[in-house]
Amino acid sequence: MHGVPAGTKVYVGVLGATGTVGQRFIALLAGHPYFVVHALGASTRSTGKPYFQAVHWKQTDPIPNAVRELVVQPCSPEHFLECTVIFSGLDADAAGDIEGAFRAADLAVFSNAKSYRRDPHVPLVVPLVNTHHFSIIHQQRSLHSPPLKKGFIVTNANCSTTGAVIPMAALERAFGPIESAMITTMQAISGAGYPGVPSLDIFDNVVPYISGEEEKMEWETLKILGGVAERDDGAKHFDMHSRTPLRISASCTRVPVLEGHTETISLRFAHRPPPSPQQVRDALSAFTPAVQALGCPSAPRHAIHVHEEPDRPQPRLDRNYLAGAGVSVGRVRQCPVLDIKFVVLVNNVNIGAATSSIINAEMAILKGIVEL
Ligand SMILES: NC(=O)C1=CN([C@@H]2O[C@H](COP(=O)(O)OP(=O)(O)OC[C@H]3O[C@@H](n4cnc5c(N)ncnc54)[C@H](OP(=O)(O)O)[C@@H]3O)[C@@H](O)[C@H]2O)C=CC1
Ligand SMILES: N[C@@H](CC(=O)OP(=O)(O)O)C(=O)O
Repeated sequence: MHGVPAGTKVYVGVLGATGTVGQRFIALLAGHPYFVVHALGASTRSTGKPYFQAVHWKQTDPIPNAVRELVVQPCSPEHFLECTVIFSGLDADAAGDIEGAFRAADLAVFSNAKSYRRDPHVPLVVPLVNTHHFSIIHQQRSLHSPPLKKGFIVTNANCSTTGAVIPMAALERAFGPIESAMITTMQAISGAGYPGVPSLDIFDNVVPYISGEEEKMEWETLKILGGVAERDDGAKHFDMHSRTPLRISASCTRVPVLEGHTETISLRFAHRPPPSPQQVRDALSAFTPAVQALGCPSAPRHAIHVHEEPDRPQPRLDRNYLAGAGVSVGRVRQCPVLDIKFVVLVNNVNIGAATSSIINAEMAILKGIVEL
């Protein structure tokens, strides 16, 4: 493992710096022990302006002084060559080409966009679950033409996928494979970026459709909970099929909440008899991800908080649990159709987006994949 010596400063760039996720990167990085925001990128609507003029700042703390006056750059690699790490909160329409160009310029990109999540050589990493998928990065670099020394892309998952997969991974670790999952989400409006859903559509309302969301949850979960396998010739691939088959049905809705996605999850385990609700509570509470055990500075000190109160978790009360880096679970009980059901609350902008990228980058440094 490669620690970060005290006093080291690691320059980072933020793409999509003016957006919902980009702003959260800047807010979170202000207190980081070694990452220092060095360059910002956004669209032509913002470039050439000092950050404070380009952004509609919607965070509770003021814009950090060190970032306020930085001039927003076009999202092209030549403006970011001094950065060791690139965090991307780019709109998915722009992310594919831009992130690809940054990788080709041998830069390490940690993305929130969906563009590369299905790429067979790009790890889709929820840092509390599957940082072992970083093992494919060497191959991603070697298959690039010309082969890369430092560049790669790692993506986060969809924010609702992240909320579901953390307790699911904890339960698979304790009780073996999950066979089926029924998930219903109640997603905050910040998930749709800024300015997002029109107030006349969401106020006093629930919208029972978020384009592409259910398919992403159903597919991404399989990649994240699958392994990385090696063929006879040494080539690695994500293995979504040799595990016990996992069937997932997701129903996604948008609700008038600002931040924090709530999800109800019902599960059936492959092994019989299934665990009791108390065994499930204990396993969730005891879950210790590698990023926590290895001391990544942004990892939550306790990944899953299990509520005993019957009316928790709630977005307004629980979205800032451990600075939004952990998830909250409650109402763990028997399911009369499957085995177990519970409610999870995930901060969609923190562990559902910016915090995940930051922990991923911390872990990539610890593993020596990003060299300082
Ligand atoms: N919000 C959330 O909870 C989550 C979001 N994500 C994903 O993260 C990404 C960012 O989401 P979010 O912050 O909500 O989106 P926003 O719409 O709030 O922000 C988008 C950002 O992308 C920039 N941008 C747009 N088009 C271009 C372009 N052509 N070239 C360069 N920059 C461009 C915008 O710059 P400008 O201001 O100059 O237009 C802005 O900085 C998306 O891919 C989203 O799917 C993932 C998980 C959760
Ligand atoms: N679609 C999510 C946020 C998001 O942007 O997801 P993705 O990165 O998978 O497109 C939401 O609306 O809450």
